[in-house]
Amino acid sequence: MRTTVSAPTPVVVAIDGPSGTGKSSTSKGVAARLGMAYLDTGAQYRAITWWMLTRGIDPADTAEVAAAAEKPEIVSGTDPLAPTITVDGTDVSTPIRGAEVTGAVSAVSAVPEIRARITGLQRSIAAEAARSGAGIVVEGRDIGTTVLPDADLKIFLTASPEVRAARRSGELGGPQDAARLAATRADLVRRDTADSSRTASPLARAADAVELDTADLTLEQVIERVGAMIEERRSA
Ligand SMILES: Nc1ncnc2c1ncn2[C@@H]1O[C@H](COP(=O)(O)OP(=O)(O)OP(=O)(O)O)[C@@H](O)[C@H]1O
Ligand SMILES: Nc1ccn([C@H]2C[C@H](O)[C@@H](COP(=O)(O)O)O2)c(=O)n1
Repeated sequence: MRTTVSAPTPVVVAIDGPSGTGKSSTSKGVAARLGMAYLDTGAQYRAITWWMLTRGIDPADTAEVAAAAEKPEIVSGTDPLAPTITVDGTDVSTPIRGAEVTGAVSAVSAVPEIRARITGLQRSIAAEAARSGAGIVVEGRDIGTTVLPDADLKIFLTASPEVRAARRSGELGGPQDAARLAATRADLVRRDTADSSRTASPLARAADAVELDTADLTLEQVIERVGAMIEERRSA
């Protein structure tokens, strides 16, 4: 007797939320567990910001940033166990996490021409993952509202600035004194305010997104809850 194992129904998942809510950790964990692709859209915006900075382009010069929007070649690897990001063939996974890029990325990502270019990349990657595999988990700020409005499942992660700052501060390492925590919190709030108040595709919760406060949940609990929601969509 032959038994055929059918491929899982491809599911496209959008996970949005402010900085430090656990989008990347949750998305990678769920995608790896369910055999899905993973896309870190923040890394794409960080990568194009890195390119601008290394070319001496002022992130505040929106005209020059816009004029260069199509220039860098940005390639994302979607393996949740080993995601990659290259700019013109160079692995930039480390420099894009630095303070200079973190301080400039909100300004660059507010430029409409930058968003149009990166959104096109994101949609192509998601479409390919839906066509050829089990689907994809795409995490960012505007995935459920703008990039993939027809996603099969939309989730918006939240947590208080205090919780998010403690997590980010813990991630950055070093002494966890009150001053450092306050500085980390201030930087998160600065970036979230910029990301949610910009005109072009701001950070926002889609009306049909499931909101999940992660403050009192472990990462494993969040992964389990999100995974269960995806399994429901697969069997629907
Ligand atoms: N539910 C949780 N409980 C405790 N720690 C968590 C939880 N979720 C994530 N973390 C930790 O918080 C830190 C930030 O998580 P992560 O990078 O996934 O957040 P993010 O929303 O993607 O942030 P950003 O948008 O700035 O990239 C990491 O050290 C991660 O391990
Ligand atoms: N879909 C997205 C993802 C990210 N951004 C911008 C805004 C963020 O502050 C920045 C870095 O993202 P992170 O690495 O912290 O997830 O990139 C955006 O505008 N849209």
